[in-house]
Amino acid sequence: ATKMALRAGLRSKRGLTGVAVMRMQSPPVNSLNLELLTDICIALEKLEMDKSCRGLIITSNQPKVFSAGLDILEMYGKSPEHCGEFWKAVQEMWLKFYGSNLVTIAAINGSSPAGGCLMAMTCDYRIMADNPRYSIGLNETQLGIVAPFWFKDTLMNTVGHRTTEMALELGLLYSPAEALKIGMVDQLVPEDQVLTTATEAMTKWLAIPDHARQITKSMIRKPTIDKLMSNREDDVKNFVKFISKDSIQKSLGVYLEMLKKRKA
Ligand SMILES: CCCCC/C=C\C/C=C\CC/C=C/CC(=O)SCCNC(=O)CCNC(=O)[C@H](O)C(C)(C)COP(=O)(O)OP(=O)(O)OC[C@H]1O[C@@H](n2cnc3c(N)ncnc32)[C@H](O)[C@@H]1OP(=O)(O)O
Repeated sequence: ATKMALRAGLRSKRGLTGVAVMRMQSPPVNSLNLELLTDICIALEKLEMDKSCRGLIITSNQPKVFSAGLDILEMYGKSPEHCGEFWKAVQEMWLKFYGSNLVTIAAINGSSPAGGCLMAMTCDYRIMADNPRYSIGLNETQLGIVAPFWFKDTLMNTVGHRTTEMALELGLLYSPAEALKIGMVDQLVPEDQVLTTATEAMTKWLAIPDHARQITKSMIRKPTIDKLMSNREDDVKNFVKFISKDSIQKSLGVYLEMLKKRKA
């Protein structure tokens, strides 16, 4: 096994031959801030260029949480310039993962709301801990915000049209059992077996010749990727305009307060 140290917030190491394990470790809840997103993108870019690497398992080093989604503090009370930079990094993460040539498996060992769910859905296969206390889904509307079209497309490509309508409009967070039922995740296992099961699943995916799998993946995902690629700048503008509205800032503030009160 080769070890690969990455910058703060992220550790990645090789276990299975040709397979990297990326462990998000940005306490307390792996919320996706600019720094973590950048680290993840750089790490994935390096792995993508490394000819000896064929697969990536992404998981969390934080207890109980895979990722709390986008860091709300990157969108609350920040300048339009900062929000724009942040959104570009979110786009970049999605484009890199959804279009990755590697076999990507999400080992979801905790809750994974919103952007955390999005990140998991960009992977080829999802294994989640069967703990009923965990939840996963795109809950944006519950925060008073709107998931952009490429979040919606990723969900629709994963669970279908009708389930997406319900999931997105109601901002539903699903238990692992519910997520399995609608196809948001592919497999549930006891918490201590998430990573070993991901490794076993990887072996199966790696049995397929890379070129055939990669061309097939690209054929399926390219139209969705092209849609964002040809609208990237407008998407950033829309985001900045939307998130800068007083009413949206107010909703985010209320939500942050709720998170803090819930803790107390
Ligand atoms: C027509 C026009 C359309 C235009 C559309 C254009 C653009 C689209 C616009 C906007 C889209 C923006 C998309 C956003 C997607 C997102 O990802 S938003 C983030 C959503 N995330 C959540 O709702 C998760 C919130 N967190 C939790 O539910 C829980 O924290 C948890 C993950 C289940 C873990 O629970 P646990 O009990 O272990 O931890 P705590 O709740 O105590 O949290 C610890 C600590 O961390 C803070 N925190 C939690 N989550 C976040 C977060 N996402 N960002 C920032 N901070 C977070 C929490 O407040 C605690 O802080 P402390 O009290 O200071 O310790």
